[in-house]
Amino acid sequence: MTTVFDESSDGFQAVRFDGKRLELIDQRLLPQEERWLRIDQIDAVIAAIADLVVRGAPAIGVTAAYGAVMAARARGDDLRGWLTDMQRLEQARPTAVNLAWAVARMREVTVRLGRLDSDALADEAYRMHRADIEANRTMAKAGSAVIDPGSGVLTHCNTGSLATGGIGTALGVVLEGVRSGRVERVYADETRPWLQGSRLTAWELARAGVEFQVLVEGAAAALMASGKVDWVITGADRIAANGDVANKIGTYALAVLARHHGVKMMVVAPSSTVDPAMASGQGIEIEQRDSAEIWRAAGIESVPSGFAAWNPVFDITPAELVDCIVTENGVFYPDYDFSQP
Ligand SMILES: CSC[C@@H](O)[C@@H](O)C(=O)COP(=O)(O)O
Repeated sequence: MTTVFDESSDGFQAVRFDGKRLELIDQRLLPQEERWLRIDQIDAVIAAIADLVVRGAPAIGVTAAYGAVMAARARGDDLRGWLTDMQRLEQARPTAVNLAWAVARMREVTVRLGRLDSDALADEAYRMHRADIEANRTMAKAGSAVIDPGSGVLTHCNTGSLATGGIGTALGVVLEGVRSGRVERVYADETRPWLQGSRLTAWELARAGVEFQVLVEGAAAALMASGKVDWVITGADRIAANGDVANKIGTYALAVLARHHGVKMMVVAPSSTVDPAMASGQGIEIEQRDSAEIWRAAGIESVPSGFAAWNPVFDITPAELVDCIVTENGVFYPDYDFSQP
C-alpha cells in the first residue's frame, strides 16, 4: 500500500488510501498487536468507525471522506444509492462533528458537478487529508508557544497520529512542547473505559521517545495538587459556537479540577471540529455506548445479573472553564469568537 502522504506526514499514518482501498491500523488491538485492516467497501468503513477500529474526530473525518470515494466507485452513476450510503456513514457516530462535516464536503462536490464523480471526490478527500496534516503542524507550533518553559502537562484520551490525519491535535502540542523544551513533564490519563490514554497515547509517546507517566483518572486531583502540572491539554470532538467543548468523558472533570488548582486548560482542534450551527454545548448529542465496555475495562467478561452501567463516552466542558482554544487559525481566548483569533 502506498500513500501520497508519506513524505509530508511527519511519521506515522494511521489512515492510508491508495485511491481504491483503505488501510486502517486496528486501534482495538494496540498496543499488543499492530494489525492493519484492508477495506474496500463502504459497509466495512461504517463498521470500522462504529466499532472504533479508527477513532478520534479528525481521523474519523478523513476515513469518512475516503469511504465516500470507495462508495462512489462501487455505485458508478447511481447517485441515489450513494446518497443513502452517505446517510448511513454520517450516522456511524454522533458526537464528532468531523464525520458529518466530511460527508457534507463530499456531498457538496457532487452537488457542484451535478453527478457522481469518484475521481473528483478522491481529489477532495486528499485535499482534506493534506489540510488536516497541515493544521496539525500549525496548531502544534501555536499551542506550544503559549506554554512557559519547564511546564508539566496532563493530557486525556488519545489525540495523536492515531486520532488525526497528521501528528495530532493536543498531542501535537505536547510533542512540539517537549521538542522545544517548554514541556518537561508529560502525564497521560488512562481514559476509562476504552483506555485510549494507557493503550494509544502511551504507544505514541513511547514511539516518539518521550518520557511520560500514565495515571488513573482518579489521580488527576492529587497530581494537580502536587504542583507538577501547569496545563491540561485536550482535543475536542465538537466545539459549539460559544466555545463549549464536547470531548472524551472525563474532560469536564479535569477542567473543573484545573480551575480549582489554578492549572490552565487548553483545547486543540482543527476548525473542522468547530460547529458554527451549534449555539452551545447543550444541543450536542452525546454518544452512549454499550455498558460491556465498562465491564471489559474491569476485566469482567461475563456480567453478573443485576449489574448495570452508564456509559456516556463524551461530556461537555463549559467555555468558561477553557483558557484557550487552538485551531489552525490561531489561539482563541474567551469570549470565544471563531471568526477572529
Ligand atoms: C484529535 S482527537 C480529539 C478527540 O476526538 C479525542 O479526544 C476523543 O475524544 C476521541 O474519542 P473516541 O471515542 O476515542 O473517538
